[in-house]
Amino acid sequence: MIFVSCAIIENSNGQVLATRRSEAMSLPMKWEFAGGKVEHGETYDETILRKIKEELGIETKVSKQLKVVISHYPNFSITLIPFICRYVNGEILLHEHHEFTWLTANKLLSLDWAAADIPVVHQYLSSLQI
Ligand SMILES: Nc1nc2c([nH]c(=O)n2[C@@H]2O[C@H](COP(=O)(O)OP(=O)(O)OP(=O)(O)O)[C@@H](O)[C@H]2O)c(=O)[nH]1
Repeated sequence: MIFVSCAIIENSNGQVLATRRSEAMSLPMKWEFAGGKVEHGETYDETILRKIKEELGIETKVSKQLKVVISHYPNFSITLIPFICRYVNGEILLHEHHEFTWLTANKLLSLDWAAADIPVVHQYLSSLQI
């Protein structure tokens, strides 16, 4: 089981950031939320802020943690710890991903997500309908 923090980053135009894994990464070309594996001695929110800086080079603030999602891929299992984050500043420079897009919540389900992210997208969409 790997523990992975991921971020649903919202901007001030009501859009959310999705990043696409590269061909060289595991789950090639799948869309995901920025993030990565939790390192020893790190809290989940420390992981997410570190990974956003490393992968995208932008500054964000954590607004809220969503429920963890456990998923099983053919060769590994993952506990995904999703956070809603607010974009603060900086220009996105991709260090690992193939591409990124900002899209409104109603378009999120049109992307070809990593399987573990689909319940996260549904959870996020439900959280908006309060
Ligand atoms: N970052 C991220 N990883 C995800 C998501 N959904 C999902 O299934 N994963 C999987 O979780 C794993 C996280 O690995 P990663 O490669 O992003 O993490 P990392 O940068 O810390 O690892 P590394 O330093 O070994 O490269 C990958 O196998 C990835 O496919 C997601 O939304 N965000």
